Amino acid sequence: MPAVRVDGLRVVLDGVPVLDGVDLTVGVGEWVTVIGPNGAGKSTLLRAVGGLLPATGACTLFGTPGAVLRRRARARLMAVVPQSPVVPPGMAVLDYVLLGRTPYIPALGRESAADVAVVHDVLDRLDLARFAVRPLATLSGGERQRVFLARALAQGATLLLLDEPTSALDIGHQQEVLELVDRLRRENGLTVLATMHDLSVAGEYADRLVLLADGRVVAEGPPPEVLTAELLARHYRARVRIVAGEHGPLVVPVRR
Ligand SMILES: Nc1ncnc2c1ncn2[C@@H]1O[C@H](COP(=O)(O)OP(=O)(O)OP(=O)(O)O)[C@@H](O)[C@H]1O
Repeated sequence: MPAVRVDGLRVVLDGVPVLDGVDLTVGVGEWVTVIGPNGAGKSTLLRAVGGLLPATGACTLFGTPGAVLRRRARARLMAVVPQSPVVPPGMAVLDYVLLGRTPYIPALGRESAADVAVVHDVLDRLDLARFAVRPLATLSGGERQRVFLARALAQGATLLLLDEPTSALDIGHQQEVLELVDRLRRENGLTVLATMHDLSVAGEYADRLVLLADGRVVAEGPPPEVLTAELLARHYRARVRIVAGEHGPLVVPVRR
């Protein structure tokens, strides 16, 4: 049974069909990254899978139709890191990451020592412990992005939906965060569905890439099958050279 199965997904926003018959399967433990030009529908696809948008078509999570999952049950299965999460004003980093434990805290109850320990562990792993008491709003864009990921990891879900998880990170933190997610995938059986603009990085970490254009899947497969100069020219109108890398094809932009 796949972690995610989407059949004929269609999303219409303000009368505009943004996703038009998307099929997608993500196996348990797999890392699938959705790529595609600006406006292709990548974030919309993640939000629809995350149950954050009304959509038609079928979407099942670990065999259960997404629509029948209650909020807490969904949150234990799946953690979503949107591009720009809403941050409660004045909230400290530790309290924000603690929100990830909400699905485990009984109604009218308080977080347990175990919940707090999970949060400290995640903050350590993401090099965020020194920011624990700082208001989230005072962090830099990249520091904040790591906090958003920390909250998702604290949620302990087995499926991570990551919308551009490293767009604000410097190259070192980008590698650190992606390696951590990959390690969790190997050690804890996490499944990852992400979107990314950096095509070389996308290809280095994903088992499969899905290329979306104008709300439809136009190519999918292992990175070498999708990261071709011809497909990238057709769908991004980009001129690139593909170079063989140690962990997948590297996409080098070439001036026109
Ligand atoms: N509420 C809305 N009403 C109308 N169109 C919308 C709405 N929200 C998004 N869209 C459109 O849907 C399309 C897909 O948006 P989406 O954010 O999913 O693209 P994306 O592939 O993630 O783009 P990017 O790479 O720029 O982040 C865009 O053309 C966008 O303008």
